[in-house]
Amino acid sequence: MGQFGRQHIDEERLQLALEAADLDLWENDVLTGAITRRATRVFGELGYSDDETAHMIDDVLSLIHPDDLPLVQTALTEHMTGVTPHYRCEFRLRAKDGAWIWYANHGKIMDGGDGVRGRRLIGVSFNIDERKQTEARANEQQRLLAESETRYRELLSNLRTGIVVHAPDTVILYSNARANELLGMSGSDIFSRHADDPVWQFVDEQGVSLEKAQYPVRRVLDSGRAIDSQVLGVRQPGRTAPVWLIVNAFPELHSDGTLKQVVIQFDDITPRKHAEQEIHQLAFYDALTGLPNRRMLMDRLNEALAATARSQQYGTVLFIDMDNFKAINDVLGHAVGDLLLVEAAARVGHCLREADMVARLGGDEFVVLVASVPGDSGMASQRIALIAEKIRASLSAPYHLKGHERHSSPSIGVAMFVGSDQGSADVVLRQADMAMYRAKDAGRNTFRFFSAAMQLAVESRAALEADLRLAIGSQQLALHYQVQVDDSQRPIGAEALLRWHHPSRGTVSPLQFIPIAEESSLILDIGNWVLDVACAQLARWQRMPAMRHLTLAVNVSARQFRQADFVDMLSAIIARHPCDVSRLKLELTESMVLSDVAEVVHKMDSLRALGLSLSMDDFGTGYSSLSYLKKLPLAQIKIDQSFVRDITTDATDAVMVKTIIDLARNFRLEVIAEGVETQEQLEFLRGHGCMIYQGYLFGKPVPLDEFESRCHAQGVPASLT
Ligand SMILES: Nc1nc2c(ncn2[C@@H]2O[C@@H]3COP(=O)(O)O[C@H]4[C@@H](O)[C@H](n5cnc6c(=O)[nH]c(N)nc65)O[C@@H]4COP(=O)(O)O[C@H]3[C@H]2O)c(=O)[nH]1
Repeated sequence: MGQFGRQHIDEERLQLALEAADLDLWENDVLTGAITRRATRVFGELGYSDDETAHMIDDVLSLIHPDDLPLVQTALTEHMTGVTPHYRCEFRLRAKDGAWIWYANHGKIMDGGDGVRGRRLIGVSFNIDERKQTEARANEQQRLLAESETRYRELLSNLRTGIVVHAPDTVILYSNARANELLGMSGSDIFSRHADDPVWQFVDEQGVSLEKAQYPVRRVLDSGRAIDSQVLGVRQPGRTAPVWLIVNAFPELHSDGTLKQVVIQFDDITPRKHAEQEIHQLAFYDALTGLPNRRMLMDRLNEALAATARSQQYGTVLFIDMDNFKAINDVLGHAVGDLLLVEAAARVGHCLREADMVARLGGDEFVVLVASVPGDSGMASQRIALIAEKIRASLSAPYHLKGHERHSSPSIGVAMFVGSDQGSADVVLRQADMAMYRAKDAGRNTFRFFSAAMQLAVESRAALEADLRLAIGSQQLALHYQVQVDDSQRPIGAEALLRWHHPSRGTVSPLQFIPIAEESSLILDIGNWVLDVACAQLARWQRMPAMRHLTLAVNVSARQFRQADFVDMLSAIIARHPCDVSRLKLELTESMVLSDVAEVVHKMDSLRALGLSLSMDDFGTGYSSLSYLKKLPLAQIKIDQSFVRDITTDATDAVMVKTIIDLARNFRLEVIAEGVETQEQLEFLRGHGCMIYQGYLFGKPVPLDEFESRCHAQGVPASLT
């Protein structure tokens, strides 16, 4: 075998070795630039035929990906200029179908041998496409991972919740922007803080620092269990704020069983606390006075009931109602009324100890709760009487409102309780309310203690009201007639007076049931019924010669008169019972004209327009004032029987009656005296110019038939025949 043969065998071996290693050998004459050996396998892989390869061999650079070409050139230059010991390069080659496939070239410059002059670059190429694809996928995953981490970091740093990640027992690893903001520290100040040097200091509600072992983070570290809590009073640098805090132990553990991380989420809940306080304020406090409201009172009263049941000490409720508050409000306006209430609230507060409570129920009603009064019932009630008197005196002192001195006073009802006795808070409050009404009945500006008798009175009043409701429309009501006479004692009219004949109660006095009817609005039905019967009666008398001259006076209650449709209702009754309306006289009371005189006068004018006349009943007992007497379209005033009663024995009453008679004369009003029982009274009245009378001296109120037969017997007054 010659040298050529030897070379041939070596070449074959080399080829086999290259194939086994998936390598392709190439060779380049550096001096001439000619390619002396082709990497034929590479071109075959790329899909080019030998022929095509032969043609493009000198133009192989055109197959390299333009992005990779500079790398290849640099690698070649660096090696050939001796910068690198080897030529190494990775690049993409264009396959015949246009795809790019990755290859690696490793080569080295060798000295020429065997007569070959100069140097040659010899190297191998091999396919690295698969590795490159794998790397590309890994890079993509890396990129996605980095992106996702950036996203999560952004998310965390934009969260409006503070996040701190703590490595247990070592250092803080991370805090987001909100955490830094809430803690008032920079991220780098927080970062690497140790668990024993916490960023928080926890304090109790009194502001006293807690032991470190009680810190939420420490508790989680010790127990490995999460905490979700609303912590009050966390002291951050410079301030104490309520904080909501969730501390979570990460589920993963180190191989030694210790926790890996603790994540703390927190937020400052000061705004929420403020909102809660506001809601609490609205729900439990009165907006005007700032006092607790009924709801809060009832809560505290229930607590007090339970406490007194245990301690067997007395508790007390004082129900306060401001006298004449409505009049102040109506006359001076709500602004002044409000000022008075605020002032009253403050005054009550000054009369109490810190443990006591004053609430506003609404309107002009206040309730004081004294939760515990030491001593037996006698001693306790003495103490309470002192408190009640103090409140009364304080509330009746003059009020200086908007530069004016105003006056008011309280009526106070007191109910004492020992838990188990009375049961519910409602009952106690009702009892105090009842006692307050007693204080009002007793003349106002005073206080009354609730008693069992009071309860009984209230219950019997309620029973009477229920019976009265049934009485209407069940023939139990009737009208009696009391004669009114002239100077010659002949009947000139009558007053219709209501009678209630109850099947078991017997005859109930109007003095007893009219006030109840007025409070419960039953008076509206009753009053309409009375007017209806009275008008029917007048219509009947019209047809009776001995009766047709009589006037008929009917009492109208304030509530009835105030009804918006009172005039319409009366005119409908008159239309139902055509009669001489001039014979109908409505008796009004002074209390009706106390408020809104203009409207009252308007209504009275409308009534007069129906043809009837108006009389002022019980004149002199109310707030008689010349100014209103002048304005009202009255035909008559009636001297109240309380003045007539002592007319001959009491100089004041005598003067009063004389004055009323003079007044009536001056105003050209008819005057009638009621309650005339004796001849002396009659003489006095006649002597001073009162010529019309009503009273037992002439006849008591009697049923219709009796009244009519008396009138028939007495005949018609001479003046009317
Ligand atoms: N001691 C004494 N009393 C005398 C004498 N003359 C009359 N009386 C009584 O005095 C009251 C006069 O009626 P009033 O002042 O309108 O007072 C009435 C009136 O305010 C009210 N009332 C009666 N009927 C009605 C009614 O139909 N509607 C309304 N709203 N109130 C009525 O009830 C009050 C009481 O009525 P009565 O018990 O019938 O009482 C009547 C009458 O019986 C007397 O010489 N001596």
